[in-house]
Amino acid sequence: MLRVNNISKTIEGSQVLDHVNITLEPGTIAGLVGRNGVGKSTLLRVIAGILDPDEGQVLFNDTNIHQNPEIKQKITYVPDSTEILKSYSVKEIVKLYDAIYEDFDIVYFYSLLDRFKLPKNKKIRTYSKGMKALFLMILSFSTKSDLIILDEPTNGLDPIVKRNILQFIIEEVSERQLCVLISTHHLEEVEKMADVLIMIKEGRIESTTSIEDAKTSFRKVQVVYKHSLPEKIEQLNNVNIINQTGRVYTLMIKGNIDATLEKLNQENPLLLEELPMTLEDIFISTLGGESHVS
Ligand SMILES: Nc1ncnc2c1ncn2[C@@H]1O[C@H](COP(=O)(O)OP(=O)(O)OP(=O)(O)O)[C@@H](O)[C@H]1O
Repeated sequence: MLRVNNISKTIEGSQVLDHVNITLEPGTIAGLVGRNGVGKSTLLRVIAGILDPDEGQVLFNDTNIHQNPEIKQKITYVPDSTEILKSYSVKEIVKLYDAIYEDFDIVYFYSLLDRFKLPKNKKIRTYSKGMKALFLMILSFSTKSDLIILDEPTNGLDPIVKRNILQFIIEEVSERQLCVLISTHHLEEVEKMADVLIMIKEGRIESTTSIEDAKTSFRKVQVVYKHSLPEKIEQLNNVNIINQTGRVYTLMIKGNIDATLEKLNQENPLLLEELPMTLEDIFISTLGGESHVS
């Protein structure tokens, strides 16, 4: 089990992580989402033990990973770039991983290369971007780690490679009780594969919920009133306007759903209808706001 306790981290004078707490059970795929620059990669690097926190601890199976580096045997971090593959050949990188990770499964690794039709006798730099990403994924799961941390694993990949990677991750987690923590901007992927959604905003955890709970605690509606949105509705602090076209408003309601729908109805709408909702709607409603990128 992964326990992130009160992690804070300041880089070059600015606080990037602010008392972050996360608990993940074995057999869980968790999607870490947040706007650009809110601290996702920094958090993943702290959890992987690459960066030290200024405050707090990361415990994996009750062991503090920064004080007991040997536990990193059980943790694999896959960065968002394939740069680490450099000019290795397949054989060279296998030798390296086999030396680092006690449980590295060479037979499994080569069987996965065959399954995904990746060439074995080539320098990895000659692989395409998609092949490199797939290769890194295969390499990291062949370590048989109990915690795999993936930073934007499907960035820039075509839909078929993406689907292969996601399917592969789901299979791995269903076969053994490992924990996968994935940072991504692709919310539809989180929706398809993750059990837990972690939203991060300006270095703080905004919410950690199951995907199901995230969806049932929100409702998306479209409303039209005779004039603009009634002030009574606009003032409700669990209602967010996520779009407006003339008098047509798209609203996200967070919590207290039935009572809020009742309030919308009491103002005599010309139209009030529920719309299908995606995690992207929840993301925009929860983490949207100002349009700057930090
Ligand atoms: N090595 C560093 N030196 C200086 N600032 C850094 C460093 N690493 C991270 N930061 C700053 O910390 C903040 C968080 O960066 P981080 O890469 O963790 O965000 P992110 O959420 O992963 O962003 P993105 O979604 O754009 O990849 C940013 O403001 C970034 O500029």
